[in-house]
Amino acid sequence: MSVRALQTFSKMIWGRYLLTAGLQGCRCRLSCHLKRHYSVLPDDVKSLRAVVNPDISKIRNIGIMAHIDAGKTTTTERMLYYSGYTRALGDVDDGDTVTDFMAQERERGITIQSAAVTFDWKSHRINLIDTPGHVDFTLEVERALRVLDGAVAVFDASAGVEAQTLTVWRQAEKHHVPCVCFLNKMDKPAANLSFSIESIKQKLKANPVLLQIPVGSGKNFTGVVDLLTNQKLIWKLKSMRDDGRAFEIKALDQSDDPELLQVVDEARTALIEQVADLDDEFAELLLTNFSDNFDAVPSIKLQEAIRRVTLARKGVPVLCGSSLRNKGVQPLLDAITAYLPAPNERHHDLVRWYKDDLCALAFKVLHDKQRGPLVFLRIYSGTLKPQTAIHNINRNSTERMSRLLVPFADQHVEIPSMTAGNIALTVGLKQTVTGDTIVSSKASAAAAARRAQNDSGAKKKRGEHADIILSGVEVPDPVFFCTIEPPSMAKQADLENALNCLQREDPSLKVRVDPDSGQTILCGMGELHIEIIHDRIRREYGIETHLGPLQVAYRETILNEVSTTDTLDRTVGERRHVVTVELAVRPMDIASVGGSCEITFTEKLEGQLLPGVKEAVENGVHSSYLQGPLLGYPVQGISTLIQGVTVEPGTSAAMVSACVSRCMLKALRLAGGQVLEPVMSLEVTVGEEHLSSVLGDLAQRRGTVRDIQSRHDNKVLLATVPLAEMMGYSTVLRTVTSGNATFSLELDAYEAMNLQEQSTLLKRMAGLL
Ligand SMILES: Nc1nc2c(ncn2[C@@H]2O[C@H](COP(=O)(O)OP(=O)(O)OP(=O)(O)O)[C@@H](O)[C@H]2O)c(=O)[nH]1
Repeated sequence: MSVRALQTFSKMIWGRYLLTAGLQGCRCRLSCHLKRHYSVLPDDVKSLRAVVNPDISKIRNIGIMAHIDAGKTTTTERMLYYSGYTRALGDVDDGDTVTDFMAQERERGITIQSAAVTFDWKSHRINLIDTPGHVDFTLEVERALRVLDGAVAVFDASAGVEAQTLTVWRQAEKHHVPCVCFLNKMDKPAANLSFSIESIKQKLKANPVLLQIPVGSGKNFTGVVDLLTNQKLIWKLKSMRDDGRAFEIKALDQSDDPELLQVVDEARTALIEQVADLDDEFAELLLTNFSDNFDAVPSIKLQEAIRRVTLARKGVPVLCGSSLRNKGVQPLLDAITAYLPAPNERHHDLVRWYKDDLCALAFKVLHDKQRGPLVFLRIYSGTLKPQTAIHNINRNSTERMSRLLVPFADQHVEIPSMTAGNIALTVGLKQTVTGDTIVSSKASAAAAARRAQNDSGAKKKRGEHADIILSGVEVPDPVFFCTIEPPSMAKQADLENALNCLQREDPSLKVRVDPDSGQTILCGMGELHIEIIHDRIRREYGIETHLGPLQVAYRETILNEVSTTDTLDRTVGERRHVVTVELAVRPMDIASVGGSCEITFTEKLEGQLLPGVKEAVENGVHSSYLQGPLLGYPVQGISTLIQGVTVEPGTSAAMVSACVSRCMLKALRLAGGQVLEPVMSLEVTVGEEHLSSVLGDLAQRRGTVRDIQSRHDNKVLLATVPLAEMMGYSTVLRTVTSGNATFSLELDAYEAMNLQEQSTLLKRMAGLL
């Protein structure tokens, strides 16, 4: 289909409201979507047009989080389908889902980038961000959680809580995000409700509030009993192709299986007692009116209490189903609207300070070749309109957005304005990067600062800016790096441009130029991360780059305390610069200080130093922290005490910094260097018959086994292993277990390398091995 024909076709269907990101660039992708998902759309367009800005109490900004392969994408696809936004069911195994829109995601069947999707369910607007499960992309998850009001945790009901769920759950806790749990894959023979509930209790330390009982198990899983209403929801699917849209709702009665009736009865009583324990208002209602007849408790009262419990994070509602078999997803959508908070139910100081003025957070940037950067904004207060100037507080810049869109995976619908609580996609913001705060004007930022200052009293005279900026997401340090080269020098500028765009999208990707070799260095969060970036440069920017071998990002520290002094006496032109520095360095306990270093001045010096000199000294120390004496990696766990600084008049600040750096290098060399290596925590799930091969392989990788647990027929091996030993692990694991194992890897800590390993590494780096 030609681009022109496609545009005409789109206009016919969507009217002027349909826009497609990068229409020229994603011809094939779009035509495939039109065929598969948007063959008839008038109702959807109408509903979206009618409710561009829904009542804030009807909005749910939701994330889906889980371990890799738990079924987030499949569940999302079902949600989109049942809500009416798609007209055919996408399937991750066929590679045609809406949310996994990047080509690599389709091919690999994994979710890499959070794709925001907006859809409506029973008069509610759901803005949903599909978050990736692979540990290399946890930053994407963290970034999404920062702007969401609630989350759905999807579990594989045969595996319970897996490693990555734990990580993501902790992230959700950090941001106080209320959650609903969905035990997916109930159709698997090994699916186990009580095991999953127990693992939520034990591993997540959460308080599961079970709302449903599954009907049937494994292949015979047909639906659930809703414990609030005592109704059976049954999906009588006629064939594998049955979409599960229709299901039967029937009150439980005496004709039902007596065993099921008993289980439901006990579970309902337990639910009511549990909720009464967690919510005083419900407890009072129960005691006053229903103490001897729990059956009469109105389901709406129970639901209201469960909502309060969820919002207060005292408990997490648990539902079950099988997304792949099209069972249980509609009640999950109901639970999202019933139990997860609206944006105005979450506390944000900013809303108070900005009142009705616009305040929004840029939480994701995507680069579209035709439109330039597309910036995803979460609006906290006020109204966002296209063609108006907005002020970026972080960059102190003003820019104009040209268009405002509702994000629908790689399809976008243009809208005239967007109000607080929503998630919008903007075109035209060229300077904004992930984590920036956007307001309507400089004046509104100043007014918010004044309000914040008044609020916090006279104590806050300085730093008011910090209060009116939304805190972004901490970007973890990359653990892997490698060189990247264009096919020819003629492509160098194109490669730099591609890397700039990719970095704006993905702050966990770092690019630097090696000062000695002049080579471009790519630093990422894992093998897969770097591989994906490499792939994207080829596909999206048409550059065939060459990657050098993957290397581990080591750190360095020192072993002993040392004091030293240095004098710099240099004449540059007519000017003589003379500085003398005296300082001491001492190792700190890495386990307690983590990656940090510190710098202090003796009390006497603090009062003596001239303005500018202290800063110059600090700059000198900080620059020496960037390159350790052994291998040139950044140092950590070092405390520096500045004991004396003498500066002759006329000496420049740069010379003071240079003298301090030289003195520091001398001190660090004298103090004896120690290489620190990233040690990962590893979780391998493997059939018992392959356990010994996995253990044998691990022993050769300097791994330390922490625990071996049983999970159904599988063993779960928990271990720590130096990252340097884990290159290509997935291939080896596949080979030794004939493909019957899964693993996840996460940075545990930087630890001191043993002396023998260190000397081998030093020799190898010096080219002696
Ligand atoms: N048996 C069964 N398999 C399922 C179910 N839901 C999803 N799957 C399968 O599980 C695999 C992973 O599903 P996805 O939806 O891609 O999982 P995900 O959590 O999005 O995966 P990542 O994006 O890689 O993190 C696919 O092969 C699905 O077909 C289910 O309810 N039952």
